Amino acid sequence: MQKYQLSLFIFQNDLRVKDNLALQAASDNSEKLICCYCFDQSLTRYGRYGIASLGKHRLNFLMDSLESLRAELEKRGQQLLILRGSFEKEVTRAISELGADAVFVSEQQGVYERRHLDLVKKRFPFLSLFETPNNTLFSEDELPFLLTDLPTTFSQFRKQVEPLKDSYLLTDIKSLAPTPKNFKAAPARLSKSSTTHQMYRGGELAALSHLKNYFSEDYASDYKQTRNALDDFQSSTKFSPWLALGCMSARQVMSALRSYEQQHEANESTYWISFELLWREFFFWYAKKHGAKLFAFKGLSTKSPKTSFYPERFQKWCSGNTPFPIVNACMKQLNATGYMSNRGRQLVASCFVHELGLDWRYGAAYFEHQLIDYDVSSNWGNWQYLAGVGADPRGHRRFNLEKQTAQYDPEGEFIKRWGGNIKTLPIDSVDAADWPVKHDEN
Ligand SMILES: Cc1cc2nc3c(=O)[nH]c(=O)nc-3n(C[C@H](O)[C@H](O)[C@H](O)COP(=O)(O)OP(=O)(O)OC[C@H]3O[C@@H](n4cnc5c(N)ncnc54)[C@H](O)[C@@H]3O)c2cc1C
Repeated sequence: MQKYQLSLFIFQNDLRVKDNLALQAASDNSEKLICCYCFDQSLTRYGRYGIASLGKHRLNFLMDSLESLRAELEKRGQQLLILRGSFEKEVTRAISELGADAVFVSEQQGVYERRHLDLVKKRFPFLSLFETPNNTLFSEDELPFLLTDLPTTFSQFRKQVEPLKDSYLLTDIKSLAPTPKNFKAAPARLSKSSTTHQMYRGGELAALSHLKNYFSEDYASDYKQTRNALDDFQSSTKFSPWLALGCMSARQVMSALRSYEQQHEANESTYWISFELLWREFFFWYAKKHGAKLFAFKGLSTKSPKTSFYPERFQKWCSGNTPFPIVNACMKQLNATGYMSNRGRQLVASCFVHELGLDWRYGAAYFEHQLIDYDVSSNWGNWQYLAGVGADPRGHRRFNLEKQTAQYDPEGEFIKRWGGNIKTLPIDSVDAADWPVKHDEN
């Protein structure tokens, strides 16, 4: 292929240099290259559900990841241009002003991210636009079915993809195509929120160091027994924040897992890590297939759930002020750290839908705001699943919160640590039986 004179590489949820197949494609096929990231400030403002998409934990993790990316690019003779504003407007302007003749990106699963690219394509019909599969273990071509025939349940999906491949060829980019002469990316003015204590540091270096540390101990050998713990850093892998922003790839994780299995042992626990990574994979393809239905109240179902939006209940759930101590503790943990265990997420989501009767989309939007590992497909896909309107819609997935508390926090330590045991008033300060409210009684 003849090289493009000047290409633009747009980083999205692939903030790494190693094993970045899309960046590699851009560099190999371009004489000159400009690497950029578009920071959409509207994500920090109130969105559709009255909540900003990008909360302070996410923002800090993202800023660290961009700093780390810039350093990795500089080591390879490149720079990072930060565009600020809406993707559509800023990317279009950059293509015009820089005179790029090709754009390279990683394949996206989210419908809105895909729409952005469609708009760029429409605006520049003669521009070459390359999307490289980069965030999943398998590319769409490798799947043993067409995306339109994606299995409706995770089990069917897993059985079909599990035998596909077992080893992953990882790439390391030692040098990159240069920027045009005299190009100088202006220093970015992106600041972190100072009002948060950061548990996790974003970026490729931190990701690879965590990956190495995790597999240098024997945590993976007990993963299946420990993964449901509510609050212990080593109980599950904690790979999700870095996977979500693409500071490391799922292929790198699988390769590290396979090496561990060869050098130490392969058991049910190590298998279960790959099993969970397939959930991530499943939701990626699920989001790509179902597009805007991922955000619809009905999801894939034909009937709307019998839930609604009650501001007071929602606010109490968000702040961890419900009649359910385990839910309160999990929500306070999320608010303080930007992370919650998988078990915790299942419990608070079940409470949200089944105990509080709330519209699941508000819960998903709150998670989007808070979670440092926020990933469009895993988040909205899991919420749909729990609300009974998504993959495998076998009615309600309702957790008995008392039983779950007895099982996962028998001594009440977790609840105590996060202050879940608070004296709460009834979930509704006014309920239907109180109507009409007589003001002279107050
Ligand atoms: C309501 C709800 C919302 C969620 N939102 C997100 C989200 O926005 N981003 C996200 O990455 N995960 C999400 N999950 C899935 C899961 O809770 C997290 O991936 C997991 O808790 C991350 O911790 P870990 O890396 O230690 O996971 P581990 O247990 O160590 O699992 C290893 C990896 O497998 C993947 N994985 C595990 N469970 C799931 C799952 N159920 N669905 C998809 N991938 C999975 C993740 O990439 C994870 O890092 C959500 C789950 C629920 C129930």
